[in-house]
Amino acid sequence: MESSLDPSVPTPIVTTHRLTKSYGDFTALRDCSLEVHKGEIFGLLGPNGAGKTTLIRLLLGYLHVTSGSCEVVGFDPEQDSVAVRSRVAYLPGDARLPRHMRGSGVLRFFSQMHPQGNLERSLDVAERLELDLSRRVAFMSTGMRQKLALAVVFGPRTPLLILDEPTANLDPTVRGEVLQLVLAERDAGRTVMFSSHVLSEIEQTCDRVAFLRKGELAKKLVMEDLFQRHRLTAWLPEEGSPTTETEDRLSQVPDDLRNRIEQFRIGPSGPHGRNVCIDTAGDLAPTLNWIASLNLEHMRIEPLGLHSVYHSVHLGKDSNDPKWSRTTEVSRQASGAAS
Ligand SMILES: Nc1ncnc2c1ncn2[C@@H]1O[C@H](COP(=O)(O)OP(=O)(O)OP(=O)(O)O)[C@@H](O)[C@H]1O
Repeated sequence: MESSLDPSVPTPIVTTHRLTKSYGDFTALRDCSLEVHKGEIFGLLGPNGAGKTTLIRLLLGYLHVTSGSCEVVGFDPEQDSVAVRSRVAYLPGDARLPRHMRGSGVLRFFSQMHPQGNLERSLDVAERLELDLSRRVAFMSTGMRQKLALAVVFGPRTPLLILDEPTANLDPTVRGEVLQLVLAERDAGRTVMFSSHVLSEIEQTCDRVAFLRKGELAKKLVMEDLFQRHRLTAWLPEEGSPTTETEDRLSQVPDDLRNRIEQFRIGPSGPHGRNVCIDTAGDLAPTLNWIASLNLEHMRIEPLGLHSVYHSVHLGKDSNDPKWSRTTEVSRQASGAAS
């Protein structure tokens, strides 16, 4: 893995090429090719059974690769899993800790086990998460055990952290604290890869996201692009206004806006008129100027957010194109079909 001298060119810390894992006839991960860049927070999203844990476990050399390849912090996990694991701090989804030990003993044990272990730091994280370390693991609640596992994993100063659902079983306040810890890792120059089912967490922290669906990489997404996408909804009043004229103008999107408007629908009549919904990408100002010239009422603008993307990917309506698929429906036909 060579690093570029140009800081604007991202350096990969994880690379997978057509990575595939099968169990007999069943393929849990198929042809997965992705890169995680040094210094970023990379999110893994996908419904239950999508293949997130399988991917993570392949990256750590816990599973044998069926076909394809991967490289993690400069090593092939299949050939040199020890080298990989000494450079990666990993939080499994089902972290098992010695039940007979007290919290403080667990932290001491793991900080001695890991080549880059750091007890002081683990204790610091436990304190931030308000964990009582005097209790034995066997008597801890599920959330307390998760806090303890987090204190273990945030101890070593490894270049890469891989966290499988780090906020599972935690209350909202602690979740927020864990996200702050993740952000602080990135600020300190480390790379974090984490899976989560909580879309708002991914939105708050990740720089890039990969969606897995049925073992396939369904979409890659740069979060900055997502934050540039908005949904505008408004009413096109029917009574006492030249509806048809406005509808005509709406459906004839100016040429300079065509590449900004991703989708546009005029719905059936409702209590306030006809519902208009426009999805935009990029700078909102030019679109707003055009919209302002139309006769619309009760306009609302909201960021599109991961939610809408997640569901379109989940339902299989999205393409593999890393950019947004542009399903612009800016024609008379679209408004006609909607009515
Ligand atoms: N040892 C195994 N033998 C057979 N199938 C397996 C094995 N391990 C995992 N699978 C299957 O592989 C698929 C992917 O599982 P994986 O644990 O990677 O999903 P996931 O995306 O992490 O799901 P979740 O969000 O529920 O944790 C699932 O259908 C699972 O049943």
